[in-house]
Amino acid sequence: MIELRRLTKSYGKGTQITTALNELDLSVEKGEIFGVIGHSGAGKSTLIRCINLLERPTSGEVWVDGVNLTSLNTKSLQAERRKIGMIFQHFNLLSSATVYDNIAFPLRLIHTSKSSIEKKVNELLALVGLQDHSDKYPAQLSGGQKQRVGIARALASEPEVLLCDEATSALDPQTTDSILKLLLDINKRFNLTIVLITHEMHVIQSICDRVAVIHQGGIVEQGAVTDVFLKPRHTVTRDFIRGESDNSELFKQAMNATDPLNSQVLKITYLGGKTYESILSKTVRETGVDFAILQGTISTIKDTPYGQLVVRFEGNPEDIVVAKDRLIKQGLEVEVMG
Ligand SMILES: Nc1ncnc2c1ncn2[C@@H]1O[C@H](COP(=O)(O)OP(=O)(O)OP(=O)(O)O)[C@@H](O)[C@H]1O
Repeated sequence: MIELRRLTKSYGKGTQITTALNELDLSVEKGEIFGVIGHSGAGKSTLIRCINLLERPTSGEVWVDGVNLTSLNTKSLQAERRKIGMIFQHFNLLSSATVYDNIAFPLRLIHTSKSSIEKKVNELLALVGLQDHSDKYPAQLSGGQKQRVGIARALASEPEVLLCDEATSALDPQTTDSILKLLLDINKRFNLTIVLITHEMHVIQSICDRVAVIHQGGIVEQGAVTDVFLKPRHTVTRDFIRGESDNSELFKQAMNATDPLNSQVLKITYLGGKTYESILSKTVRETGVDFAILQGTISTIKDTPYGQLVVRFEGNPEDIVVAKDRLIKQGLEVEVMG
């Protein structure tokens, strides 16, 4: 659906050049929610703005729905852009227009008839839950309501793709979750392809199918969110995930208390239905090893449950090896930590 080929974007001239994106390749499938995460200055905004050519790449190609946008003249580009909606961190609504008029705006631009506009805007108001607010002005709305208007406006021209530029960064956690739920709902309902950029792992974990980690203008890691989240390889990815649950001091203390001769510390990951099975208790009973839990998490990645336990196995070294092998045979991921 979207393909970025060797995309480079530099700002400035001569000795003042900043390369925001450096020969970046990326592909997003139809109907998926694809997240791009990175620290400040990594190139996220530049990347998302290059997809609809709000920002012209210095070199490389942008393909959307089989069309090379970088090769089009202004008129053809305008037509193709209608397939790409966008929402923004600070909503970018017209402050002097009502909710209704903000949503109608893109339809008026393409000379849609008054009756079609009315039908479409009312449908969209219902979709985003703002039926009772159509005559209000942006200043009379909460942040979450403003973003709902932004979403409705972006959907007015029935796009194939929705770009979300830090769409929840200005919202509190509860409102963030309600907006993420709405994005998930419209993704399913319209098979809409969504690309979002964020610096919050929580956003990726809640709704994305796949994720790319961007660092210094390049993708350093990408894949299914379950893979990247549970088995991060790059230090930047690890930083984001650790930021979600930083209890490294507690963990260090527990590791220091570990007797290296008769114990071993393991990180055990359960995914999907395995999360709720009593695999660990059966294994320790059958092998006779004891265990202490040093850390534990149970949560979901989109709709997949997962659990992660750091445990210290204690006992006869051969029994510990058998216990570890049994966990692996039953489909758990096991990583030796010390
Ligand atoms: N218009 C511009 N002129 C010059 N340099 C720019 C411009 N826009 C971005 N940059 C530079 O390009 C790099 C990438 O910026 P970008 O805004 O894409 O990163 P980001 O990951 O979105 O950061 P943030 O999360 O802080 O918004 C940075 O070094 C930034 O200073």
